[in-house]
Amino acid sequence: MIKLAPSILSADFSQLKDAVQILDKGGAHLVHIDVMDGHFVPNITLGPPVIKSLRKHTKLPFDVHLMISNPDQYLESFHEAGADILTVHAEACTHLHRTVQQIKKLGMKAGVALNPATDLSVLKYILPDIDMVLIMTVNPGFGGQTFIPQCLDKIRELSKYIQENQLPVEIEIDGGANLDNAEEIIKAGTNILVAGSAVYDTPNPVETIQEFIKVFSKFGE
Ligand SMILES: O=C(CO)[C@@H](O)[C@H](O)COP(=O)(O)O
Ligand SMILES: [Fe+2]
Repeated sequence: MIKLAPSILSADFSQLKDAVQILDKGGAHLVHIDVMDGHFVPNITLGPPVIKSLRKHTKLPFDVHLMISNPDQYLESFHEAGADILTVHAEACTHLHRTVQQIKKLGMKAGVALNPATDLSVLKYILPDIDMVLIMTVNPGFGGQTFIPQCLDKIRELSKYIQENQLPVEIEIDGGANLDNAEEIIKAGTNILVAGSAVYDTPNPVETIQEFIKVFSKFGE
């Protein structure tokens, strides 16, 4: 199944309750929440208290993308705040396997994100233990950037490996996705698309979500 995970990073932060309710109205599958610490990435966004306050406004799963150094010390806080999928960057984890184990132990799905320049080989010994790989298709830190085309080969290679080894791992891409490139991204093997500016920076985000889902329906969803 192809899923849409709109990123609230591009929403109006003074209206976040409306921003998540728009996702329910449009039929999005997940809420993508970008957590940035001003250290791992050059931007600061939000943390567990904001996530907790949004939890009561939607039943959609929270797909929390941690762009923070030393995520280990915050895993419990994000779980308590209501994260369903918790994704950490391989580049930010000294003991990635331990971090993944901890996420699973807390009862969340575990995702591992890779920056555009990071090779897929770092995933080889962790793939059997995770639920999702997040391929960054822009450099993390900001919404509204342009999709880096070399990432398509990376998605294809990962998708092939996952299929050949029959692993139950989802592939999410994040950055620069829009209605024009969605088909190509899905054909490469993606099954979860994050879209921030392509949803919220449009006159009618609810309709835009429905348009994305119409594109997904070409792939049998
Ligand atoms: O994690 C990030 C950015 O670091 C993303 O989730 C962005 O929020 C995606 O925004 P668009 O590129 O779709 O506008
Ligand atoms: Fe993200």
